[in-house]
Amino acid sequence: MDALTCLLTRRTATRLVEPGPTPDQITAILGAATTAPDHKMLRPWRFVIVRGEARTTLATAITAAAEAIGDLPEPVVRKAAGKATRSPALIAVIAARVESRVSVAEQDASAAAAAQNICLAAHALGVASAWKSVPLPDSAPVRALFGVAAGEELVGWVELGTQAPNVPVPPRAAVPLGEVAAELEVDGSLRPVATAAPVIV
Ligand SMILES: Cc1cc2nc3c(=O)[nH]c(=O)nc-3n(C[C@H](O)[C@H](O)[C@H](O)COP(=O)(O)O)c2cc1C
Repeated sequence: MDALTCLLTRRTATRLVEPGPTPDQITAILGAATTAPDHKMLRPWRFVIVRGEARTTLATAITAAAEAIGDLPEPVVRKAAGKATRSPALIAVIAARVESRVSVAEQDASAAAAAQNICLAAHALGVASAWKSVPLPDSAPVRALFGVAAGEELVGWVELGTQAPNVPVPPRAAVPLGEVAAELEVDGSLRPVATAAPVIV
């Protein structure tokens, strides 16, 4: 698959089943994550792989976090914990901010780019992915499990596996470029881009 096709055809998986990524695929995906644009090469990101039985350990931490809130209905707690095991594997992305003149916003942007690289590298390898918010990301049990230090934040996690063949991925409408992109004219005005977005295969 060429790079542009990879970008245009990546979709968020609607249901992930086995097989999950192989160890070699995870290594390649992590390698791609580390090529995210990175101002001053600060490496303001870390990654934690969760797969196999360790997913249950994660589910237990989420349950502890949800129960600590005190008044969540049991189905809500169960649903939050179930997110840990709904894919064969996941990679959590942590914004590991560094003391620097580079702003936190730029460092977090690099971490987000790393997460997108994970999704794209997975797609290039034939592995389906879904970038999801981490349940209860600010809770002590979840932060401790991922080793999130003070000043660090969980950007999200990317679930990895195989798209279930019987669960459709709804079509994605092309975004009219004129609504989101403009070109600066010499007179200082912004002219909306008129050309159509590339066809999404
Ligand atoms: C930071 C971040 C967190 C997200 N969290 C969730 C989530 O918790 N649940 C969800 O259904 N989609 C979540 N999404 C959106 C999906 O990853 C996906 O981008 C969206 O469903 C559009 O699908 P597409 O990628 O196929 O265009 C999140 C996206 C981002 C960037």
